[in-house]
Amino acid sequence: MVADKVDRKRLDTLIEINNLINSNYTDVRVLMTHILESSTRLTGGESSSLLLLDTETDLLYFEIALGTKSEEVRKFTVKMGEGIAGWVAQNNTSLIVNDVENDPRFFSEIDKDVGYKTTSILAVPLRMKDQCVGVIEVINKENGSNFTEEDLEWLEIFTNQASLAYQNAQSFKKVKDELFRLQDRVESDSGFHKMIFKSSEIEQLLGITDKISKSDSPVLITGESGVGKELFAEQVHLRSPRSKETFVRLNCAAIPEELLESELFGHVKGAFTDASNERLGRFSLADGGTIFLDEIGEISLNVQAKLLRVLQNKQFEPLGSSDTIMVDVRIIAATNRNLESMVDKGSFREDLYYRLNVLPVNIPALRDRADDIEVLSDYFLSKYSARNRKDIKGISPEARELLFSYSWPGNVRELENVIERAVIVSKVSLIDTEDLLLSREKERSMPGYKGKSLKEAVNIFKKNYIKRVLGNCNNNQTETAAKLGIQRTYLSRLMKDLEIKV
Ligand SMILES: Nc1ncnc2c1ncn2[C@@H]1O[C@H](COP(=O)(O)OP(=O)(O)OP(=O)(O)O)[C@@H](O)[C@H]1O
Repeated sequence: MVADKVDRKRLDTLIEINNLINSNYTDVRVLMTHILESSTRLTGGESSSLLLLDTETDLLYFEIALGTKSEEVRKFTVKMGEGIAGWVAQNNTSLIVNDVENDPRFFSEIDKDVGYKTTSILAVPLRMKDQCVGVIEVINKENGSNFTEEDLEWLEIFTNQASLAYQNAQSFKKVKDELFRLQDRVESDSGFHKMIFKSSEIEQLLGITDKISKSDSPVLITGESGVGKELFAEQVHLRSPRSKETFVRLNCAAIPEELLESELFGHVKGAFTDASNERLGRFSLADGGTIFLDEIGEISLNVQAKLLRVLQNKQFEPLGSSDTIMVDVRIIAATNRNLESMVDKGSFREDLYYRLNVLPVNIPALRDRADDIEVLSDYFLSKYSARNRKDIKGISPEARELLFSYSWPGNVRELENVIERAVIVSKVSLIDTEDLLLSREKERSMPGYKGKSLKEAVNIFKKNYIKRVLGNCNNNQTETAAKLGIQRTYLSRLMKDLEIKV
């Protein structure tokens, strides 16, 4: 019995794990890997796995696998009742099998496929409130000997610790999701978006935005569709002395041309057939604050002339009125069209272009600031998991690679849509390549490298490759270094230099 002859090493490890669980340690995957590694070592096993049960499909999937074939094993799922793990999950009972070959419950397909020979197994159900939510199994006792009852008892103790860690993490995630949902609500109520970024390109642009926010001059924001022009317009307003005043937005392309003038400048009663009442325009509503005119390239020459007058004299007349109204409004305009060539063709007034283009801000496409893809993906994942009340823990290394190599013609908006859809369709807790519904033909050859020097491109590649192998090795750095064929110390140095955090 465990209590009769206490093994010092096992007890020390148990205390250490217990301390970790009770500390503010929130990365459950790292903690679970640590528990699994310790259990394998202390029971004298060769490899091990933590399988979790997906209650919707009744399949057990490999959440963590350790050992020489860990990467290959992870692509399998096990049906309830199938194999030793499936039996343990179905019966909610621990099991020692020291003669695997002669046990009819053993499912030999995985061994055959990955080229591994299982001889003995220890398997213990992972329980939450007495319900089996997964299985921990340790495989092949060292030196071909047998697992003992004492090994099983220790594995049960460690599995209880894993269950505790898992429950803590779930409660923590619930609170975090709720917080996220509330934040999301507050943000959409206030109408301003949270700006997420990691790239130096956006950091620099925000530095410029900070400076231009302080003046009252017009700002012209350009960039492809979906890059976040509206978010930058919000930042200009929020960082300006007008931040406490109104921020009025208008998408010029969304309003029929004949109504746009009245929408911008208002009208008096009877100004046109449907004008049964006087109505204030957006410029009056924005008085003292900021107006954001999206898709400015779509407005007619007639409205352009009126807009020019507001820019020059801060004056306009509502439709049907001869009264001149004075306003104090800062104008921010945005477009994904080439206004200069529109000027050349005569469809955009040159004088208006120069008046608007006092402070130009060009937002780079998402493919040209690949550093943002990862943080934006994680942000949208949390946002839509919380919104859809789904328990999605992350994105698989392969799916991350696909996100990184895709060219994102629709920019951040497309990325947001892809992640939202993936959260909805995903049946398991990790978003995988199939969930992204991105066709591989649409990929270009690594657009993340565009415009980078050779050194920068090599560093981006190194960073992604190391992160991918780390992910496949469950962040075990010794295993990762071995797979990469480098020293463990060199891996640590690379991780520090390339800012890879696990
Ligand atoms: N840095 C960012 N952080 C978080 N969300 C972002 C970011 N950039 C863009 N988005 C999101 O992507 C979507 C598109 O952004 P936005 O509407 O600002 O783009 P746009 O350039 O104005 O597009 P369009 O040219 O179509 O008007 C929005 O849902 C926005 O919330």
